[in-house]
Amino acid sequence: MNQQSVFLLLGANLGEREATLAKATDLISERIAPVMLQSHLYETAPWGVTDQPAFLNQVISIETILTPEELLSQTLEIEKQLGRERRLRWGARVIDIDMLYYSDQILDTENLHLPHPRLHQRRFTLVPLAEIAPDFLHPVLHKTNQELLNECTDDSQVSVFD
Ligand SMILES: Nc1ncnc2c1ncn2[C@@H]1O[C@H](COP(=O)(O)OP(=O)(O)OP(=O)(O)O)[C@@H](O)[C@H]1O
Ligand SMILES: Nc1nc2c(c(=O)[nH]1)N=C(CO)CN2
Repeated sequence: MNQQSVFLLLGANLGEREATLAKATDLISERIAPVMLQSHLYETAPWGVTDQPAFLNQVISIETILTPEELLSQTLEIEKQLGRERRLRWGARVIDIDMLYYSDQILDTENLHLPHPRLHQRRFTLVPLAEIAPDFLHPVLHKTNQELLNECTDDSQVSVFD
């Protein structure tokens, strides 16, 4: 199987957020594939459930020969190792790794939806995604990440973290 470009969103809003994201990136490059592109870290207001601490978010890209399911099981394992416990929908977490795109594949299984079904509704996702891949085309919406960001009505706060 050929190498496929995959975009992953990392998020953390509990504990040592910056150190956890760095560890997640290290584990991904050791166990899955080298990280090709990496956005800035962004501090982002909580989306969905707003009564929780601010997140740090980052988008990275890798080139992998793993299938989407194999990749998901690796990222879930890394989440577990980094101490993720609760699985409340949209709730606070030490680490979250979401698969945004797996090349131009469209997939709807019980465990995996590709592209990530809410990516175009979320400024905390689109800002870092458009930073590293502005021209990448969403295979369902047929718009680039930059176009999706320009059209996104989410007005929650997203700022570069340094
Ligand atoms: N594209 C995807 N990337 C990661 N997990 C996915 C994806 N599509 C479906 N899932 C499933 O979602 C589960 C994770 O759900 P979780 O509770 O973390 O959702 P969430 O991150 O709170 O919400 P959201 O999906 O809106 O970001 C995973 O165990 C996985 O089976
Ligand atoms: N800002 C921000 N808000 C969120 C995030 C996230 O990563 N960043 N993840 C969520 C669960 O998917 C719910 N809300």
